[in-house]
Amino acid sequence: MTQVLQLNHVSRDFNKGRTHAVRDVSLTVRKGEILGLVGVNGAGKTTIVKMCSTLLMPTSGDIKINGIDAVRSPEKARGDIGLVIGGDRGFYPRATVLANMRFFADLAGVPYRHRNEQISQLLKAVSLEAKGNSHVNELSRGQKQRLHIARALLGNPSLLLLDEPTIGLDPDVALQMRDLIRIMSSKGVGILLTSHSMVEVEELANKVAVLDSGVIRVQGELNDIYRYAHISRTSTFSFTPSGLFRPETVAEWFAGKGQVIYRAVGSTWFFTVLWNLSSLPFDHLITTAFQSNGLTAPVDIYTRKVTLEDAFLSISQKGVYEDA
Ligand SMILES: Nc1ncnc2c1ncn2[C@@H]1O[C@H](COP(=O)(O)OP(=O)(O)OP(=O)(O)O)[C@@H](O)[C@H]1O
Repeated sequence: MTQVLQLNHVSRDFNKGRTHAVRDVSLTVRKGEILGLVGVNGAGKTTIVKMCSTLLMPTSGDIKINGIDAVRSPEKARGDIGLVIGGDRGFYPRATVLANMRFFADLAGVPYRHRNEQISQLLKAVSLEAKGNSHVNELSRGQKQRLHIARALLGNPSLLLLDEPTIGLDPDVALQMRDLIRIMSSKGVGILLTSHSMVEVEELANKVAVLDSGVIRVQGELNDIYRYAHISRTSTFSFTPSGLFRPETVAEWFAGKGQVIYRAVGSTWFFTVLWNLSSLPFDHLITTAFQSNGLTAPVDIYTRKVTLEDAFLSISQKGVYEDA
C-alpha cells in the first residue's frame, strides 16, 4: 500500500447545508510524498485537515488512511495519523516535556516497553533531547512547535497532517521546521501540508493542490500548476509618475499578453506582469509601451522564472503578494 491518504469525492457542509466548505475533493498522498494544500482564507484547508484527522466527518465521500475507511472506522484509522495544528496549546504547560510525551505516548498506544526509547528518539529528531526536564511553558514558540511534531510522531504514524506548521515562527526556526518535515518525508511518512507561505510549499511539496471556495481548481506537480496558470515568465518594475497617471492603463497595454498586478507604496507604483506569451523580449515590450505613451521607461525591469505565488495569484485572481 503506497497510498497513505486517499480522499474520494469528499464534501463538507455547515449551517444545515447553507455553507459548502469543501466540495467534491479527491486527492491522494503516497508514502514519502508531501502534498501542499494552498488556498486563500476560508478556502477549506482546515476543514480538509480536520476531516483527514477524523475530528470532523464529511457530509459525503470516502476517506481512506492506509486503506482503512476513516469515515466508518475512525478509531482504527487514528493510529496511523499524526496531527499538528500547532500554537501554544495542546500540552500540559506546567508538566515537563517528558511527562507530556509519556502521556501522549500512552494515548497513541505506544507499548510501555518501547515508550522511553521512542520518546528519546523523537526528542532527538526534533533537537529537544536536552529539554526533557523543562516545563512546557518554559519552551520558546519554536521549541513548542517542534514538540508538536514529536508528539504527532508518537506511535510511528504513516500520515502527518501539518496545518500551518511554521506560522508565527522566526525565519530561522521556520527553516529548522522545514528541514524536519523533509527528514520525515525521506523516512517514508506521507505529509499533507497547509501553508499560507507559497515559498514554503514550493520548497517542500512534491505535489500541490490549489483550493478555491472549497473546490480543487488544479492539482499536480509544480510544473503542472504553472502550465495550468498559463504563465511563461514574470516581470516586475516600478514607476513614479510625475503627473496624472492611471495604473490600469498598464493592464490595458498588455491586455491579451499578460495579467498585470499593481500596488502603490507612497507615490511609486509597483507592477508585476504575469506573461502568458511564450518567449519574447519582455523587457523591451515594457520599455516601448511606456515610451510610446510619452512616459519615461522604468529602469528596474526584472524578468524571472514563474513562482508558485505567481501561479496562485493568477489562478485565484488575487492581486496581493505576501511580503518577502
Ligand atoms: N464549524 C464551522 N461552522 C460553520 N462554518 C464553518 C465551520 N468551520 C469552517 N466553516 C466555514 O467553512 C469555510 C472553510 O473554512 P476553513 O477554516 O476550512 O478555511 P481555511 O482555508 O482553513 O481558512 P484559513 O486560511 O483562514 O484558515 C469558511 O467559509 C468557514 O467560514
